[in-house]
Amino acid sequence: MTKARALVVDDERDILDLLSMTLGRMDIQVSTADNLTKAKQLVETDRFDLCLTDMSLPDGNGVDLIRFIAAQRPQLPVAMITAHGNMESAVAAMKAGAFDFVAKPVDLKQLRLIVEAALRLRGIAQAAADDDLASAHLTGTGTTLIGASTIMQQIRRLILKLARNQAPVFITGESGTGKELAARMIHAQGPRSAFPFVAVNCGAIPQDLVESELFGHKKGSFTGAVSDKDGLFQAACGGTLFLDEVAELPLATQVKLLRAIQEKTVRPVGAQQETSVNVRIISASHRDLALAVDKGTFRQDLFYRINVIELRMPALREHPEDIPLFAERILARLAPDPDHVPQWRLTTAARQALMDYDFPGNVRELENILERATALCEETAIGVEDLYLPVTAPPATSPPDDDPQETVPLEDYLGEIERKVILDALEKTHWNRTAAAKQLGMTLRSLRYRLAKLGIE
Ligand SMILES: Nc1ncnc2c1ncn2[C@@H]1O[C@H](COP(=O)(O)OP(=O)(O)OP(=O)(O)O)[C@@H](O)[C@H]1O
Repeated sequence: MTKARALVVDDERDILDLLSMTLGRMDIQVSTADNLTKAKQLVETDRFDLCLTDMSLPDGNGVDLIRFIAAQRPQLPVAMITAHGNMESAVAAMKAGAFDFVAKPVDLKQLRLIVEAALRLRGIAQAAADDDLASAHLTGTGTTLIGASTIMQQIRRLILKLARNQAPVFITGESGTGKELAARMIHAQGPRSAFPFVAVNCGAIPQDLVESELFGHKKGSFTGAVSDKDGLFQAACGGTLFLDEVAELPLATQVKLLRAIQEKTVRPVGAQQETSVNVRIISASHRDLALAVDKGTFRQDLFYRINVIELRMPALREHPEDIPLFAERILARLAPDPDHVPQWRLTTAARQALMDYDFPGNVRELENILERATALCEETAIGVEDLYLPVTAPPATSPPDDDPQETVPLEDYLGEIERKVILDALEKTHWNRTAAAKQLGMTLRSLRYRLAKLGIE
């Protein structure tokens, strides 16, 4: 590959010299500009692999340059140099399309990491675009969001864009819509792909251990801390930390997370010193985070930082045209010998029934329904009766946020419906299982399986 080229834009001579020297030592050829007009001219006439720009320039500001580059040279990554503590301009830069930001005084170690990440983008775009074409069809590897609908194609295109910059992304969507898969794709298609992707479900960590899990701890900092331990931030070093169900973080931890994002440093529990961390944050929640802010359970400043770019994953019922493709792909995965023709296939009626169903549990529910169908079905053709779609569809929206008593996991909800229908049939047939199975339109074997699963004697 030819020598990389960078454009550095700043009106302070000392900073231009420092940055040019640092990049020069990394074997990068540097051009400089001390105002916006000159920078725009160079962007138009020359080819660069990276641009570093200051926020305030004598004849405009860095965000103007970022917008100009986004329009003229969308493949060119730009990093913004911001005044210390001015997160507003960092957020504005990211929203305008900046790849990353670095605060003054410039930490050269951090700068080098950013430059290396930007240079890794060379060549990534084409590979990812090729992959996108494949994703619309059946060749996905299980780490790619498939779907040929317009909405899924738009999402894959957006993911490709998000992969190219470092802005925090907040992924919303109902349970089972592919939020984690989307986060993995953003990581895999970006310059951090050679580094770890670490996923954590914030709601699953006991409250008193959250800080130690995220930021690590020093030996003896609390009972049970028998040795120094790295946290997930350190484990994700250079890569991406996916904070799933971020709305569940306790308020005290939210303050520390805010600091980790703003300052790019963390302080392990019991430590005196902060350590710098280079991690991209992607977070997700099925809850309405703005509502959590209104209720005071989520900090507004943190909401603003993690939500620089929002990616909304659509519910499956919003793109039912993808259901046959998803089903085909899932059945192929479930087939005993995936190298041969899939063993299972849906009848036309079953395919239609799936397309008419609401899927409150989205793609994950489709996976469960098909897995159950292949376990119970006695033929290779899966019919409507093998799907056991709930008679009464549960409400199409997410469970209410405010009352935890009302938030019932989907599996329990479906289990309750199933239990009621089966018990009704058994009562009507005086607990004659063969007759009940007949009335329910299932085989005796299927009924036995379900009775055992539901714990009905
Ligand atoms: N577009 C898609 N293409 C292929 N698989 C998908 C797609 N959407 C979801 N899936 C699959 O559905 C399942 C659920 O996806 P995932 O765990 O990413 O959802 P989620 O939104 O993070 O769920 P939760 O909020 O419950 O954690 C996974 O097995 C995932 O591979």
